[in-house]
Amino acid sequence: MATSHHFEPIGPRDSSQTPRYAGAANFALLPTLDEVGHADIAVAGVPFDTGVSYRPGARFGPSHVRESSRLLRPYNPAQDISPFAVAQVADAGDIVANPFNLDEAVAQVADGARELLERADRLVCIGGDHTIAYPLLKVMAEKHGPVAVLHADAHLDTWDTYFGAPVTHGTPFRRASEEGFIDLTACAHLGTRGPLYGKHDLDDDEKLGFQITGSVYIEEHGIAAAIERLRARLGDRPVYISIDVDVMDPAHAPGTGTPEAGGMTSRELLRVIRALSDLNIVGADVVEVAPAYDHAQLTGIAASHVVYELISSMSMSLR
Ligand SMILES: N=C(N)NCCCC(=O)O
Ligand SMILES: [Zn+2]
Ligand SMILES: [Zn+2]
Repeated sequence: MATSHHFEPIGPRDSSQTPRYAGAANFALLPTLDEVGHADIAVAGVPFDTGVSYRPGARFGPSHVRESSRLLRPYNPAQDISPFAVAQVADAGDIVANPFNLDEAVAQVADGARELLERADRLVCIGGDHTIAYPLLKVMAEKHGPVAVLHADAHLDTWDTYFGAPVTHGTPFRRASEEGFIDLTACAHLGTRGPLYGKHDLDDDEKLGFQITGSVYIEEHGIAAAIERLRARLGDRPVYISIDVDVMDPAHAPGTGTPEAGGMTSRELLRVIRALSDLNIVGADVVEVAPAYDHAQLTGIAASHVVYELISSMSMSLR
């Protein structure tokens, strides 16, 4: 398939000419969206964490992931692709959202994403707490109709309300399901684990359109079987991938707001994303990086590699 631009993509700053630790931290040292005009894939931050139920701080996620992405190199041997050479990828900066008004923030994230999609074919958002998946799925559904969803997370995030509030980081997929943004036959959780409020959480979750491939399933059947199960569920529909970094074990991603023991390794998560490179991945987010709880950029680096692998998988169809 031909790329949408007629010129060679503008790639990242050359780190053999300018030390990679110098200058502004655009994601992977890529150019800005303003510099390239139009992008095949834009990376945008969504610094927002008014939806959290426990530790705060994911509002600092975008800048931390960008800062942790300086060491990424242009060739991805695991997929045999140079994503920034086959696709124009750019950093679109941050979508700004009101920290004191959740409803306004949700509208701002939707508006911001919609505007960016005038200038980029696909969007990868760095959160921010998981609330942002709700407006992002709204915009995906406007463009593609109800989408298939791969949701990698320790948590279901299909709960109903907290303190009576319907829009939180524990509820985006219930709201998206109720409002028809997602294809109820093609949504999947990956890596789910840990205590729930009650068994009824699981009944609700299934009715809302999700199939669970949990952390225990991965342990018992292996990652290859988990991938096959996900592929069967997602089918060949446009798929949106939402990755909460707490899907990884706290040993791999400690810098997050609601950590749960017994999670995936970063290696397993990267493998899953790679294995879906032939699907039509129309958008993605990587959320819940809370740098105040991070150490030595462990979570930031894991998240930056997840974004890089997502971009690599999206680029496969643009070669
Ligand atoms: N989306 C994330 N990370 N966490 C949801 C946790 C909801 C709860 O406090 O039960
Ligand atoms: Zn989540
Ligand atoms: Zn979570």
